[in-house]
Amino acid sequence: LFINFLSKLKNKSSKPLPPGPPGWPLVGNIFDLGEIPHQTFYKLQAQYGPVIMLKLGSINTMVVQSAEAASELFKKCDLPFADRKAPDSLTALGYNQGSVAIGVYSGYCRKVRRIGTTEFLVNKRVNASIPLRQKCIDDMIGWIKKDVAKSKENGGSGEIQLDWFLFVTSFNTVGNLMLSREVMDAKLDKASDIFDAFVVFLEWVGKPNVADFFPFLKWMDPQGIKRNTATYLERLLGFASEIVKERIEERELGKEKKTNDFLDALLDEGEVNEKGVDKLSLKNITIVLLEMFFGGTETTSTTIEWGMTQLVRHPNTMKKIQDEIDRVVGRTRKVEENDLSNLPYLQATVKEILRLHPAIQMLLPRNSIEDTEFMGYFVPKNTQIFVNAWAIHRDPVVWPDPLSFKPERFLDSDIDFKGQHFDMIPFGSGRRSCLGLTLGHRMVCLSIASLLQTFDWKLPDGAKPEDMDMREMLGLTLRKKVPLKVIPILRE
Ligand code: HEM
Repeated sequence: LFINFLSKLKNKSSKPLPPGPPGWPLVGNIFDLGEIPHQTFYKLQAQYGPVIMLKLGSINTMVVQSAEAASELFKKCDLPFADRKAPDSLTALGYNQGSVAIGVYSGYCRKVRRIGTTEFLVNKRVNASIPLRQKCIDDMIGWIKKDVAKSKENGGSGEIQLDWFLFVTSFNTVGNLMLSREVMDAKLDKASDIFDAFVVFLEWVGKPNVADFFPFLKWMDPQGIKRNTATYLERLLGFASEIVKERIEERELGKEKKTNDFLDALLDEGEVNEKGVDKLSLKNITIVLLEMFFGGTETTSTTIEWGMTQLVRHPNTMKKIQDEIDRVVGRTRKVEENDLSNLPYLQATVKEILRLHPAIQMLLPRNSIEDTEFMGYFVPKNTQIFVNAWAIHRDPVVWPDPLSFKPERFLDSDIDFKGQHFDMIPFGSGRRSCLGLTLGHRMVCLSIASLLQTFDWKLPDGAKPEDMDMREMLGLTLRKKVPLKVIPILRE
C-alpha cells in the first residue's frame, strides 16, 4: 500500500505539483481537514497560495480558491476537469450510472443536461410554471400562519422553526415543475414515508465516508454508509418509478400530453433513442427525476434560511426590502415573480446572501479526466478538484470588508452569479454548472419577498440579533448548525 501511495504521488511531468501541506504516509492530509474543510483550506491559502494540492487518504485532491484560478479552470481546463468524483454511498444500486450531478461527462450526461437546460434555464419554460410556484408559496404562508396560531393557542409566543417550511416548499416547487402536480399532498405531515426517507437519505449521503478516502475499503463499507444509503434510495427510487409508470400509462391511453413537463421531455427522448450507450432507459429516467429533488430542495431551502437569518440580524436591511415591496407592489396584492425585476434592493440582498452562504460551498467535486497542466502546475489524471466558492466569495482583494453583510455592494455593480464572473460562483460555472440556477434564484427571491411582505420577524424574547448563532454545519449542503427560530408577526 505504501509503495502504491508513493507511486501515485510520482510526478510524470516537468511541471511541479501544486504546493500543499506535507501530510502523513497513508492518511495524507485527512487529519488536517478539521471539522469544516472549506474553512481550513481558506486558511491554508496564506501559506500555499490559491491552488493547493493535498492527499486525502489515497486521493489526490486539488483545491482552487481564487477568482483568477477559477477563471483559468473554467476557461481553459473545463473539459479535462469535467468528470465528477462519485461518492461511494451513491454508487449504491448503480445510482451514479444514471446520475447527472455525480456522473462522468458522457454523452448521456450531456443529453440530460440539454433537456434540463431547456426545462429549467430557458426563461420561457420557467415562466410557464409561475402559477405552480405561487401556489407553493401561498401554501407556505398559510402553514406558517396556522403554526403561529397553534403555538399561541397553547400559550406559546408564536415562535416557529423556519427550516421545515422552507424544505417542504422547495420540495413541492421542484415536484410541481417536473411533474405538473403536487407531490406532497400531506403538506406538513412529517410522518409521510417518502418525505422521511428523503430526509434520512440526505443525512446518510452527507456523512464523511472513510471509503471515499481509501477506495480499497469500499468492499467493506466500514461505516455502513453505502448500505444505509441503499435502503432509503431503494424506497425513493420505488416512489419515483411509480410516478414514471403512471405517466407512461397515461401517455399510452392518450390521456396525457397536456402536461408537457420535464418528465415528458425525458420520456420523449427515451422513446426516440431506445438504443445505444447514451439511451435514457426507464431506470435512468427514474434516477434523473429523483436527482432533481436532491439537487433542488435542500440547496434552495438552506439558502433561504441563511437569508432570513441575515435579515433578522440586520433589521435595517429587512425594513428596506419591505419598504421597496410596499412601494412597488403595495400591500393589497401579493408580490409575484413578475415583480422581482422591479425590486433591485431585494435582488442585491439575494446576491449578498449567495455570496456569504453558497449552499454547495466547494461546488460538486470535479475529477481530472487526463494528466493536465494548470496554471503552471501538473495535475495528474484522476485528481479530485474542489473549487472553494466559499473562500473566493470572501477574498479581500475582490470584496472590500468581505465578512460583512452589505447588500449595497451590489447596487451599482454588474457582478452576477450566472457563472461569468468568477469571483461570484454560487451556482458553479462551465460545463457542469447548476441546471436549476434560474429556478433556484427565483425561488429564493420570491420566498424572501413573500415572507417579508406578509410578516415582520422578531427573535424570541431576550435574544439579540448580534448574538445569533451563525455557525455552519456540513451535510449535503452547508447548513446552519442551529436552525433559525423566529416569531412571525402578521403585518397590518
Ligand atoms: C439556490 C439554489 C441552488 C444552488 C445554490 C445550487 C448550486 C449548485 C452548485 C454549486 C452546483 C455545482 C456546480 C458546479 O460544480 O460547477 C449545482 C449543480 C446542480 N444543480 Fe443546483 N443549485 C440550486 C438549485 C437547483 C435546482 C432548483 C435544481 C433542479 C431542479 C438544481 C439542479 C442541479 C443539478 C442537476 C446539478 C448538477 C449539474 C452537473 O453536474 O452537470 N439545482 N447546483
